[in-house]
Amino acid sequence: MQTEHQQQSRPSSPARVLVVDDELTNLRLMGDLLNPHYEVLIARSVAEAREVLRTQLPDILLLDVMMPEVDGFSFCHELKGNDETRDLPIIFVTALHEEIDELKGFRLGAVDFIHKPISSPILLARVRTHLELKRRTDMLEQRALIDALTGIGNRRAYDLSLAAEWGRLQRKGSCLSMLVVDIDQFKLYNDFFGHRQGDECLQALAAALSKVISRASDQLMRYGGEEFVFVLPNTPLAGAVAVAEKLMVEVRALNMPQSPDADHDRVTVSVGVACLEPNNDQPPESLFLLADKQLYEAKGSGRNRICFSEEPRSPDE
Ligand SMILES: Nc1nc2c(ncn2[C@@H]2O[C@H](COP(=O)(O)OP(=O)(O)OP(=O)(O)O)[C@@H](O)[C@H]2O)c(=O)[nH]1
Repeated sequence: MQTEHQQQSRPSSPARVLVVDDELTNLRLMGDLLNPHYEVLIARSVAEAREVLRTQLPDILLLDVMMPEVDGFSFCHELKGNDETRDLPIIFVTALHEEIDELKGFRLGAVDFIHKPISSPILLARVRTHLELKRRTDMLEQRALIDALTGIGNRRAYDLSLAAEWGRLQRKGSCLSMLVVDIDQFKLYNDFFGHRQGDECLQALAAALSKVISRASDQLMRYGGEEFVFVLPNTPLAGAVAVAEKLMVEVRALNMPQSPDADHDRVTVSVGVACLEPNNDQPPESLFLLADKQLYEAKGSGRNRICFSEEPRSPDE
């Protein structure tokens, strides 16, 4: 799962460092030191830093403490209270030398302290160390969201994606669609071909389903077992049904033999589709329940088909 900010960051490009200091000489010194290694963003005040953060999320922030108007401690507190900037590593660069100040910074969530006058090798070493830690943490967090078998998002990614989109689209007043896709008679497949080939079938299915993702905001995840979920923001029911039809074409194109005991001689899927305008009265899971109900209809009426609610409805209607 990625935020809009994170989608803008480029994994192969140099790390981005934001330096906030009201003294021009300090900014020049740090800029000259960091520029050969990183993309450096500069702000002379907290107001300027806020402006930068509106469009670009840096990988690390070097923050002066004593500045007019808003000081560095207050800004750190503000950033730690914001979902978008909570995980941004902050290093205070300050002339304050008291233990109590340093402790305050750590309590507010800073990762380190660098004292002025600045030692160039120490500044570079600390920035490098914290960027490496951040890179590893990000990598582990990303891995924790990936399903090991299929390489697509896992159940945790689904939970996070649905919760985030539910909140975002509620604020925008836009609709959210969901597809629940389940392989038909997969037990028979496993029984006939064996579990290992069952795993390969799941991998091939995930790859085929991935092909129908065309918008950056659409997400495909493995809900569990032989069940997959698409989360489609800003997509009305008709659009979601169109995506379901495309995925049926991709699954048919796989042309994978099914067990002779199954209803169809090729691997097929059933799909339940639902669409809702997220609101405060229902939990995000209500969308899944609607789509799952449609999946149940699809299974009950012969499998290998798409079922959808005629129009957005609340689950208790
Ligand atoms: N190979 C493999 N099989 C799995 C995995 N996860 C779930 N399954 C199998 O998927 C099968 C699901 O079976 P059921 O829930 O009975 O459903 P079904 O046979 O697909 O029947 P319908 O859903 O009614 O079409 C079970 O045999 C599970 O063991 C997996 O990671 N790998």
